Amino acid sequence: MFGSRIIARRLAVVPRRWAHSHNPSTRPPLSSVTREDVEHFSKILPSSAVLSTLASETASQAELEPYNTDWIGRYHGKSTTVLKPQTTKQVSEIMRYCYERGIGVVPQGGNTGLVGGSVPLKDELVVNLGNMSKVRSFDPVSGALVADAGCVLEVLSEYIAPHGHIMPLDLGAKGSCMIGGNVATNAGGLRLLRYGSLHGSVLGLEVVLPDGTILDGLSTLRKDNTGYDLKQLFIGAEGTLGIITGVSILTPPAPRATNNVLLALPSFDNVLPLFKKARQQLSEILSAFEFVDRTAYNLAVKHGQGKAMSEEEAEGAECFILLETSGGDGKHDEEKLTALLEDLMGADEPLITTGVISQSPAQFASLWRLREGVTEAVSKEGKAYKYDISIPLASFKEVVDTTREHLRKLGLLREDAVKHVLGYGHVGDSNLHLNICAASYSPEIETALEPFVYELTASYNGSISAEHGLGAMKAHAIHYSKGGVAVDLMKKLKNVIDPKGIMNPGKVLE
Ligand SMILES: O=C(O)CC[C@@H](O)C(=O)O
Ligand SMILES: [Zn+2]
Repeated sequence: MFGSRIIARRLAVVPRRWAHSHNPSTRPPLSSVTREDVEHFSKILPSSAVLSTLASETASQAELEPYNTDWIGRYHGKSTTVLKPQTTKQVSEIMRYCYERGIGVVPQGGNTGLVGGSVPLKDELVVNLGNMSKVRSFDPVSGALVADAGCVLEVLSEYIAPHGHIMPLDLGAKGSCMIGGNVATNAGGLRLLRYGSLHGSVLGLEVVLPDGTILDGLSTLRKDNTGYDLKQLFIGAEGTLGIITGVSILTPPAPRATNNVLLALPSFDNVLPLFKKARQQLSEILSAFEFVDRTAYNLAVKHGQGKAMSEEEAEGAECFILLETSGGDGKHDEEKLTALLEDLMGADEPLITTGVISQSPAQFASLWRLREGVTEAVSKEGKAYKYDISIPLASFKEVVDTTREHLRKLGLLREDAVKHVLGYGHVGDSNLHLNICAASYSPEIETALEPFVYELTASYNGSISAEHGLGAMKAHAIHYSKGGVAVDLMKKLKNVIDPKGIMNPGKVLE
């Protein structure tokens, strides 16, 4: 009798407290968008900015497909409604309404992510930032650029080029990805070796919080040491804490001279000594050192990604390095690069078999295309399982070979299952892109790869996401790279900022 009264009292108290603090385990389920909601959104936005299958004549399911499907075609949402606001105020009004109604919201930029972070998992509302594409200001002296979140990275590069500046990041997806998404995912890319991560170059952010409040932090100054650096929370949060609507970013002066060279290596064992030598000899002008293994190279060539070297030149190479220099004096840089190549070729045991130096801007672009185009080549070849891992440089080949061997032993290495296992990536950042190119996505292959790849990565004390984020793909696997205390603190922060759990549900944290 006594015991049951206590239990009854506990039951009466505990749920009330939980309901107040929106403990994730007792949160009410998210609401689906209704016809009435769409009518409300139509009062906030012009009719061309509301695409919905719920309201007549605004969009068909087929028209919503590109917003529901991720770039590699692995994740498919069922959103009925996509909104395309033009102003921060509109985003704020949308969020205030969604917060009250408990509607899940997926922020979306160029939708070029590789971990399913920018598409809905169920029928959440998609807020696409593509119509927010104005440059707000640029200071040619400091290089501070303030832009709407929906500005395409390449468009921003072109905007600042006449002022002698470049964006501090460069990605293969530059023609479609947007700066807001770059920041939300803390995208790394090809210039990280030289200019560091976005945690360093973002000066300030404008963010619409889940309840519609606007956090206006668009500073253009480098220094601000007044307590918690809140912008850092949103860089890499993948839209789980709010919607980034504006970005202030420091753009470096463009180098006066750039050169690149593609090097063919007889053995992977030469990558490390080559990197060491290049760093020593090129020092401050080394701006990229990118790795492409033989399988990745062959696929890039097969699918027409840039003209590299002739077949004879590439013969016998186990892997390739694309090396870039950027500096202030073309003659001096060229002399340094030529001296390095002469040393490499003239050594008793040469580290390279051959090297191709670009002789024109077109060749420069073509060599880069080979490296940047691997991702596109893989998706032309089949369906890609992508593992973006941070591991010690010396183990790049071992990880690719071990994964291939594992799949071979399971009998999955065949034309109608796994076609290729390949590795490429950013040597300078110890970041390997392990890609498994399959004939189609299948539960059998996925089970063979996960948690195998995560365990393998953890065995090197590596990170299961070096630069692509966790998204939907790796939210469940966060513990392979983060300790319990860190994950708990992340959950607490999420709960404080997004107590109803409406922001990009199912991403980053399950
Ligand atoms: O597709 C991939 O796995 C990597 C994409 C990108 O991060 C790259 O470095 O090319
Ligand atoms: Zn990368």
